[in-house]
Amino acid sequence: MSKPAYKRVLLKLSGEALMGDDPYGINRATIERTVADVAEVAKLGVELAIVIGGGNIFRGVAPGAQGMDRATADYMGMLATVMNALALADAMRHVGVTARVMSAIGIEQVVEPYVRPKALQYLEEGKVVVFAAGTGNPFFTTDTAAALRGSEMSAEIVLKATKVDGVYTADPKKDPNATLYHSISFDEAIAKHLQVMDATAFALCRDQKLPIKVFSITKPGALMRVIMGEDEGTLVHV
Ligand SMILES: Nc1ncnc2c1ncn2[C@@H]1O[C@H](COP(=O)(O)OP(=O)(O)O)[C@@H](O)[C@H]1O
Ligand SMILES: O=c1ccn([C@@H]2O[C@H](COP(=O)(O)OP(=O)(O)O)[C@@H](O)[C@H]2O)c(=O)[nH]1
Repeated sequence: MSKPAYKRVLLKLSGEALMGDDPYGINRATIERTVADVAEVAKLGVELAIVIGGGNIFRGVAPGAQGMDRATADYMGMLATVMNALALADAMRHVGVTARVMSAIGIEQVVEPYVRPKALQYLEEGKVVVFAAGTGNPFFTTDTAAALRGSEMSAEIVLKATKVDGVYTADPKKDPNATLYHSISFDEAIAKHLQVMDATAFALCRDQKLPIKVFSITKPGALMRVIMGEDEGTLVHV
């Protein structure tokens, strides 16, 4: 059997990966499907760090957050990622994968704080580390947290699992004529203002020479194909 293309990866899962077709929240069948894919990769021996988003929960409270101070709303968003992280780690436990949740904001009674050497130790022990609360700062995104933690963990690549199957010339949800890139440089993605990831995340990965692979979270087998180094999604490179 062929070997995985990577030893250590940072997987960015959007909150969407837990939501399914529901308007918001966590959908049982969807989280189980996502976790089954993740477990398959972990069982191959690939060291797996995960940054989880919070959009699925935040969407549910967003109407109430209207007119709210931006930083306060962002802290709510970060807390949403903590809930997702707990759900994700628990679902992994059900399929025999040991996961540890680490939070970027102090919430010790619930999850342990992010401590870089400890996270590295967990990875070396074969545990999946789920990074919660993004970067711990308002005005950032979980994509930027993925770039940051990916750099800190010396991951070989950031895998962005999202709603679309790669980076397009324009937002494929708005422009039916948009075409898919097989690969694209960071400079081009930033210059063309491609919105699939925010510019802060792109710039950090570019500076750290940390490539990103953008692929679909809903396409069956896509994560495994990416892990095996097969042709899937879009590579964003230096
Ligand atoms: N050039 C582009 N290529 C691909 N997707 C794009 C592009 N521009 C905008 N998008 C949109 O970006 C979305 C992914 O970004 P985002 O909403 O931040 O995802 P996530 O919630 O997975 O972090 C896609 O659903 C897509 O509609
Ligand atoms: O470092 C961070 C990461 C996230 N957030 C907040 O948390 C929300 C949820 O994260 P994101 O939108 O990136 O989740 P996703 O779209 O991937 O589900 C964001 O809207 C922000 O309000 C933040 O303030 N700082």
